Parts: sequence; structure tokens; C-alpha cells
Amino acid sequence: MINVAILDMYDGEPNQGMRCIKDIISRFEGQLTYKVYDVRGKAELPDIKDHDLYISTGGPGDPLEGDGIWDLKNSQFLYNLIEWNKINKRKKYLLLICHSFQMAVNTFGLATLSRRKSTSFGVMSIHKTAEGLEDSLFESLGNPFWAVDSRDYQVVQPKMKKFQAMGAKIIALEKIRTHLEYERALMAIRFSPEIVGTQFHPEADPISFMNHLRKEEVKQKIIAKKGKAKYRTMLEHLVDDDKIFKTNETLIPNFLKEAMGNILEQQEIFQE
Ligand SMILES: NC(=O)CC[C@H](N)C(=O)O
Repeated sequence: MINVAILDMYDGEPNQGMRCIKDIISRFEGQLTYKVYDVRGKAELPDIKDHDLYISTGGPGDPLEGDGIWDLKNSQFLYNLIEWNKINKRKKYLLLICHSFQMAVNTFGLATLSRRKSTSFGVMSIHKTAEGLEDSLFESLGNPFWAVDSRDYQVVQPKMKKFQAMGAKIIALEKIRTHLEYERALMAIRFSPEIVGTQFHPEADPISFMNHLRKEEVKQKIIAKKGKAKYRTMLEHLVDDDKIFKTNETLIPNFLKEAMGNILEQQEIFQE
């Protein structure tokens, strides 16, 4: 049994992410269990030796802000993980979601983080790059594929020299936006063979998002900002089998299956 560390970045705020992540892990009954660490609320982070598999969640607020304690511990954790994987044969695997993805990009200095002109919220198309077409994380997903996006911040202007030095790759981008002044944001990065992250929410399931959209204040806000037609389209996208449902069923399971396979194989070959 492999014990997944869930690094909870929600800071005590109500969210759908934790339930969705636990739900996906529970599909691997008998193979995976999990333990939750309250990274922002309690500055809790596991010792790198304690787990082989990590999922770091989304969360509210500005990804460049911390309290000088938990955020530094988190950066240190990321550096430790990279270092560990450089020198050990038994690797550690990490999936970074949304807020965690943004923080990792900042820690490694891979791109610019900025506030968007308006919130991105809804079911969006995600576009694989040439490298993304070959990445195991996206196996069995179309191009584009669809995912829930929910954010005020964006990762733009990749520093390609930093990417090269780290061996990192951009594997997905935002849809092309018609206004020239908007840059196309990075939606997923393969940081290393073991570490991968997405700006969108691969854990989201249709139920969680539907419940959210049905809340009167959320509904009114979307209608006021985007119009009734857009609100209707969001609901339609939710029930399509090939959109959120497909991504929820595919992406994190791809990550978990590959990591589990590698962890078990390395355990067998490189016994202490
Ligand atoms: N859903 C998230 O994790 C949001 C990430 C970040 N706080 C933003 O607003 O951009």
C-alpha cells in the first residue's frame, strides 16, 4: 500500500478540491491510502522520507504571498524533492495543482506570475503543446481537452533558459485569445520526470462544479459578467462525457498509475 501525502493549500477555506482528490485516490482501493498535511494553516509539511507520492492542491489568494513561514517551508520542500530525485534511485513523485503549480513556478523562477484582468472561471479548453502530445499525463485525452479553470492569477512569459537548465517542459497552453494584448498563459508544466503540474483543476468532477454553479450568488455573478448564454454553455459542457468527466477519469489516474508502477518497481530493484 502506498501512502499519498495530500498537501492541503486551501488554508481552511471551503472547497471542492479536497473531496475530489480523495475521491480519485479511493478508486485505487487496496493500493493507495492518504494522509493530509495542512500546509498553510499549520505550516505542516511531511519529511521527504515519509512518502513516495505527493499531491499538492489548489488554494485561494495571491500565489506570491505567504507568511514567511509556510511558504518558505514549501519552497524548501520543493528543492528537497528535486535534490532527492537527483541522488536517489528510489524517486519521489509529485503532482502540483493550480495554486501549488503557481508557487512552484515562482520557486523555480520559470516564468512571470501576474494577476489577470478578470477571473477565469469555468470549463475551458486546454491545448497540448508538441511536448504535451507525448506526455504520459495527457494520455487518452484529446487535443484540446477540457478542464475546470478557476483563478485570478496567471503564469506567463516563460524563461526558456531556466526551463532548459532544469529540463522542464511546457506541456499545455491556454486557448488563443483573440485580443492581441493578452498573452497565452501556461497551463501545465513537466518540471522533471517525476514532478508535473497543472494550472487547471484535473480533480474537478461534474457534481462539484454543478453544485457550485447552482448557487444563486455564483449564478448571478457569472450572468452579470459573461451573460446568460455563457452560463448555459458552462452547464452543457459539464454534462458532456468527453469534457470534465473524461479529464477527471483520466489525468490524475494517469499520474497515479505511472508513479505507482515506478515506485513498486524501484522498491523491488533497489531494496535498502
Ligand atoms: N484555484 C486555485 O488554486 C486558484 C489559484 C490562485 N489562488 C489564483 O487565484 O490564481
